[in-house]
Amino acid sequence: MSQNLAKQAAARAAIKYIEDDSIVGVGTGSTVNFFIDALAEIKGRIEGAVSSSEASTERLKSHGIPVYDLNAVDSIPVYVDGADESNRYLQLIKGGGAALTREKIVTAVAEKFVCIADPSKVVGCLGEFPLPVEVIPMARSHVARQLVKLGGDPVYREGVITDNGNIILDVYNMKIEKPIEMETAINQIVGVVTNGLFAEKGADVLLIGKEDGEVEILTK
Ligand SMILES: O=C[C@H](O)[C@H](O)[C@H](O)COP(=O)(O)O
Repeated sequence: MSQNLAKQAAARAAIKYIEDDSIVGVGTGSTVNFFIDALAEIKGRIEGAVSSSEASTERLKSHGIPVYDLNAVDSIPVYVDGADESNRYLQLIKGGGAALTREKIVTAVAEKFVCIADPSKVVGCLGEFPLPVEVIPMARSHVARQLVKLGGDPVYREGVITDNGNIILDVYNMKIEKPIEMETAINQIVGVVTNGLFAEKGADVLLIGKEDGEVEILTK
């Protein structure tokens, strides 16, 4: 599939940002899976990884890459992760795979966030992709009502429990013209754990892979 060639090109390009003997921050998703496979080829050069999901942890371990608890790590020079959408300012929507909270935590620790994507992820205005919000289960209806007040149409993601034991509301029909303000407003709602806007701290580098193997590099 040509989209997979594009994802793989971006994932492989991220390898040159990895520092020798470092702990690598690793995100989640189909694009990151290509990155984990590429990382396995240079695993002798790194100390190990911190992972943002059980799924990525399993894949890292299957390649023999040591996975550390975030609390046992002093620094993460580079975090590599995909996105569901990116605007030209490298502000992102993430969480299509429900891993947003741990991803945001690792992003907060990392010195540099390298985002890997195929061209379909790049948009003019965030919000075409429904915005994932991780919510404490008992607050589901309350949070949904508040999200409606912010202009969105929240939909409960049936059958999904996050790695943290919570639920996801996907918010449709939001044209997010002020991502930082929206990220902050949603985080103020009691019962919200995290929302999928990575705007206050977005990516530092965006690698857009193309199906012919070329990679466009955008920086802040
Ligand atoms: O929760 C999942 C993550 O935020 C992913 O990085 C995002 O959904 C992109 O995933 P994919 O590379 O599969 O499109």
